[in-house]
Amino acid sequence: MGNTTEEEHFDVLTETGQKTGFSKARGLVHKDGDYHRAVHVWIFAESTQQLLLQQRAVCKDAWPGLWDISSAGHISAGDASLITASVTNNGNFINNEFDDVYLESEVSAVKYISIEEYKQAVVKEDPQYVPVNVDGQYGQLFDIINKRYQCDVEARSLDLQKKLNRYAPFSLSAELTGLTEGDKEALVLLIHAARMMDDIFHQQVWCSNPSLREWLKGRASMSQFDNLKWLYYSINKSPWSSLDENEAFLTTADSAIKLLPEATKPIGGWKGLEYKTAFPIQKPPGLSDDEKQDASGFFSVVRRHRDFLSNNIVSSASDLYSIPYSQEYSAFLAKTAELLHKAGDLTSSPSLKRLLHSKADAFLSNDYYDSDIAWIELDSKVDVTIGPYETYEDVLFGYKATFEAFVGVRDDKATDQVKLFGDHLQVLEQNLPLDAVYKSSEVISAPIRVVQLVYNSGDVKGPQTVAFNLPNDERIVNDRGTSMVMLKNEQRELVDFDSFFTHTICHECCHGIGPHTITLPNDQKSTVRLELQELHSALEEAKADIGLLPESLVKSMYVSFLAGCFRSVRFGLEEAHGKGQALQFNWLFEKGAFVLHPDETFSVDFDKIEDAVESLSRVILTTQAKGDKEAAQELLAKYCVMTNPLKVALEKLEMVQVPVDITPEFPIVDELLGKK
Ligand SMILES: C[C@H](N)C(=O)N[C@@H](C)C(=O)Nc1ccc2ccccc2c1
Ligand SMILES: [Mg+2]
Repeated sequence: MGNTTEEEHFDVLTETGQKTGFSKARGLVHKDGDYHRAVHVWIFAESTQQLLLQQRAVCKDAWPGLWDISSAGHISAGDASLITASVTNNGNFINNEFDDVYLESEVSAVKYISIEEYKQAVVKEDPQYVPVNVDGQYGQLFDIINKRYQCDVEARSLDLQKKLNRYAPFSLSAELTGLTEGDKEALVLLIHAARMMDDIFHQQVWCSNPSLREWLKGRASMSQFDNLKWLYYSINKSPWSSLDENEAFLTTADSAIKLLPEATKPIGGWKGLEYKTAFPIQKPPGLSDDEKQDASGFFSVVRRHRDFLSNNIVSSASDLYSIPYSQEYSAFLAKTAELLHKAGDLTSSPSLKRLLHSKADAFLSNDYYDSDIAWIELDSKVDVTIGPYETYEDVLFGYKATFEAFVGVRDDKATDQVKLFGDHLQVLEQNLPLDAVYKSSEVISAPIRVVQLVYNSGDVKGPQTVAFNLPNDERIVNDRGTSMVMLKNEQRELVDFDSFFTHTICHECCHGIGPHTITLPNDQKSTVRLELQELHSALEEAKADIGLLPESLVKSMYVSFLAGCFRSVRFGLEEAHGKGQALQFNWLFEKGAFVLHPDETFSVDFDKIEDAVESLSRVILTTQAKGDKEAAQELLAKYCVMTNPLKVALEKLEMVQVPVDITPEFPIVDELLGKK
């Protein structure tokens, strides 16, 4: 269906559509009136029930200037109709996918039209439209599309509902009575500031996310299917389902109308066989040495000059360049900074004041150092973590931080109770199963703050965290250590909450010990993150989980640990925590420390567990200390897999329909914002 210089040949067919074995030039076939085959592609946007029509070029020999079905053309001699139609889709006639479309010179324009409106136009023989016999077989396509659409909607609605059922809504409340009036006012501003993190995060995950979000939200009340799409999108903050290895749960057709203007752009310097492939004229140059350090930092976006040049010819030495977040997200960050400054003026707590003003400045300058120190030293009733922190979303290298916010109120009593843990990190480091040469003698004790969560946003799409250890920036870890925040709303009714809480504290403490900044075999200084790249997060999470287990614990802790493995693996093997837990489970199972019984129950072999835990901890910590990416790759490739015992456990959990995660609800936010 593309342009060719030589005249095309078509297979000549019999009256009943069989190939005669002869082919003839296009002009001759039409002149002699030979039977031949053409193919029509109907592009149908399910979300709006619209068809994409093309306006035929005025120079066409048949129906010039009229509106015609999405794409149509003759089949070249020897080709099959499906190949000509470029429709794969298991041989179905309707292709719901939109790829990059290069408009051919034979098309003047395209437009979307509701399928019903199009049908009426052709029934009434509207002269603007290419005539179609709606009474014949061709007309049945309208019914087929409608039926298919209905079936598809039902099946997809059921699927989305099933996906949503894996989340249990959970209402979180916090005690605000101890707050001063100034702090209460500051809290409201902080909630507004936190909401800005959501806007930035959506854009960070995918550049078309803001339009998709607006589109889905706008349609949410139009049908139950639209509502389900919106609900599930709101959890995942993207069209990819995090509990399903990031498989897409929306098709491009679900939002094609909205995205189309951004999805097409003229490409200058485009070369290649038309309609088959496209590639830039010049081979893209790499990143210069100077730019590498900048580009591998936490707080910048890496872009190609080419994407913004219409001629596609790059004049500078490198096509790649980095832009600081302060510039990339300037509109959002300027507003957030204003809110933080106002909140900083209102609060009576000096440390919160310092944090809010320094964080506001960091949003504008892109230098987060002082604000992160202020965050570690925060000692205030209102507790806030806001800014670019975690790197889980950067699946390429694990370098880039995404924006998040946790706004809460400190639980003073619980904070006092856990202080002991953070004060003894040096002792923990000394006891790590790791060669002494790799151990640090300067681990800084880490404050732990127990906080009742009032609101979270941004990169909090799940798994919903119960605690975090920050900052991740190794400059600060070296100079000032880290701090931990434990989220603990009123959850006393939960079974064995204390064991889980203790395990969580251990987990966060472990992030503070072990290798961070390392010396490579060539004596160069580096960090575990820079060396292990996309493998770092999973290994770091596994280290944090297993790190405090070797020192003979009470038996119940090992059993809780086994149960915890199943909990996290359900987050999926694409996700750092799920991956880390699969590694631990499969290692311990291989060493006989976890046992699967014929009745499909599991138990811990207490004679084997200590050695197994110690050997895995040693392997992980040594791999980190050496910055050995190859070893990390081998370890993860072998153990981060869905083995049979894991499958058995997950299928049992599936059967009893235990939720995988929660979706937090914050009624207190509505109260604070006066929306009761
Ligand atoms: C190390 C990161 N900076 C970080 O703090 N990440 C958190 C989102 C996190 O991994 N939290 C977390 C808390 C408790 C856990 C308990 C058991 C398994 C995993 C946990 C992860
Ligand atoms: Mg962790």
